[in-house]
Amino acid sequence: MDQIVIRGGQRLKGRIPISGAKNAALTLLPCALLTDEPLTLRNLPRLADVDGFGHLLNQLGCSTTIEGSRPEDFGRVMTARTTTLTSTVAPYDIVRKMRASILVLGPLLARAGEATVSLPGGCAIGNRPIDLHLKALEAFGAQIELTSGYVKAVAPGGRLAGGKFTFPVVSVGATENALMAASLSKGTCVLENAAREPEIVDLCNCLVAMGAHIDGIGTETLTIEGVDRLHGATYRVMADRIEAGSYACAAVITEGDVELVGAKADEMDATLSALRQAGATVEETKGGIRVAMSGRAEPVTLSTAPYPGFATDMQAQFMAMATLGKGASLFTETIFENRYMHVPELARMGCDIDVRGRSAVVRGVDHLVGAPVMATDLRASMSLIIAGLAAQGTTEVNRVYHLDRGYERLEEKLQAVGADIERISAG
Ligand SMILES: CC(=O)N[C@H]1[C@@H](OP(=O)(O)OP(=O)(O)OC[C@H]2O[C@@H](n3ccc(=O)[nH]c3=O)[C@H](O)[C@@H]2O)O[C@H](CO)[C@@H](O)[C@@H]1O
Ligand SMILES: C=C(OP(=O)(O)O)C(=O)O
Repeated sequence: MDQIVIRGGQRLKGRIPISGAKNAALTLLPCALLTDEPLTLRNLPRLADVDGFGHLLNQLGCSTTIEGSRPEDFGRVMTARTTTLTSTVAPYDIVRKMRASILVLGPLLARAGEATVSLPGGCAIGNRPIDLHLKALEAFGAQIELTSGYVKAVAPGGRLAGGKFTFPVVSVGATENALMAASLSKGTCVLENAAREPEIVDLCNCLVAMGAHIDGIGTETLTIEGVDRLHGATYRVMADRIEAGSYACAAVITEGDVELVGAKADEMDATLSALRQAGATVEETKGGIRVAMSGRAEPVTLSTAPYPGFATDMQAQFMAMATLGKGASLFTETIFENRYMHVPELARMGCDIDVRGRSAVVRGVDHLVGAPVMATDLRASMSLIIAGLAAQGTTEVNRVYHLDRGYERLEEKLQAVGADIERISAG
C-alpha cells in the first residue's frame, strides 16, 4: 500500500489550485441516470470516488467518456449518457466501498419506476443510517421494502406521485436523493428543513439546467414541480470548499502564505471566520482566497453544524491546526458520533487532546514530532498530513487510499508550495 512521507518544518508559500468538489461531483454524476441525453460535467476532480461512481454508472447502462484529458490537467470533462438503463441494481460490492452509491436510488426510481440498492452499512465516522432517504421517497409515493441487505423501492404506476416531507434532522444525502427523485415526479414535491449546503445548490442548478422546476434553491424549503422528462446539459462542478479549507489549515500551521486558486469565499464563510478566529489573514483575491499566518494560531472554539454552520468535514483539519496553537481550543462534533478517530494518531505525534463525549479540548504544545501514523477516514488522514507538515522530523502516513478518495494529487499540490512531501508507491 502507498505511503505519504513528510519531512516537516517547511513554510507553505505560493498558489494551490482547488479542484472540483468531490461531494458535488458525487451527486451530479447520478443525474446522468435521469435522462437519455448526454450530461457533460466539467471540472470533475480526478479522485478514486469519482472513478468508482463512473464504474457504478457503467454497470447501470450509462456510458462515460472522458474528453482530451492530459495527466497534468486539473478538471476533467466527462460526458455520461444513459440511452437505456440496463440495470436498476446497485450491488453490495460497489456500495460498501463507496457510500455515495446510495445516490443512485432516487434517480433510478424516478427514471425506471424501481430501484434495488444495497444498504451501505456504517463507516468509520458513524452509523450513518439511510432512513431519511427512504422516508422522503415514501412521502413522495414510493413503496419500500428492505430485504437481504438491499433496499427495494418501487413507484406505483412507474412514477412518483409527489408529496411533502419535513426532515427531522438535516441530511445532505437524503435531500439529494429526494431532489433527484422528485424532479421526474407526476406532481409537486416539497422538502422542508432541507440541507442548504453549496453542493445542494450545485445539484439544483444542474437539475434546472436539465429542465427541472425547483423553487427555493439555497433555502430550507425546496418545492419541485415534477416534469415528464429531463434533457441533457453541460455543467461545471463547483470548487471544493473542503479541499480549500484543508490547505488553509496547512498554511496556518506552517505560518505560510497561500492563494487558494478557484476557491469561492461566499461558499465557505464558516471556515473563513474560523481561520480569522485563529488569527490568520484571510482575503479574497481576483482568483480565489489568500490565507496567511505569522506566529502561532490563537485558540478556537468550534462546533460542527449543517451549512451555513462550521462543517464536520473541516473539524479534523482545524483540530490538527490547533495542536500547535497558543492555548486551549474547544471542539464539539454534533453531526457524526465517531469523528475523533484522528485523535489517538495525533497523540502519537505529541499532541495534547482530551476527548469527552462529543467535545474535545486541544491544548497547544510547543512542538510536534513526526511519527508513523495510520488514518481511518478521509479527513482524519488530512489532519495527519497537516500535523506532519509542521512536525519536527519525518511523518509517514499510511492508508493513503483514504486521501485518494478526496484530495486530487495532494502531494503534487503541496510540493509546489514548498512542502517536503512524497508518495512512496507500493509498486
Ligand atoms: C458524499 C457527501 O456529500 N458526503 C457528505 C454528506 O454525507 P451524508 O449525506 O452521508 O451526511 P448526512 O448529511 O446525511 O448526515 C448528517 C447526519 O444525519 C444522519 N442521518 C443521515 C441520513 C439518514 O437517513 N439518517 C440519519 O440519521 C447521519 O447519521 C448524520 O448524523 O454530508 C456530511 C455532513 O455534512 C458530510 O460529512 C459528508 O462529507
Ligand atoms: C465523510 C466524507 O465523505 P463521504 O460521505 O463520501 O464518506 C467526507 O468527504 O469527509
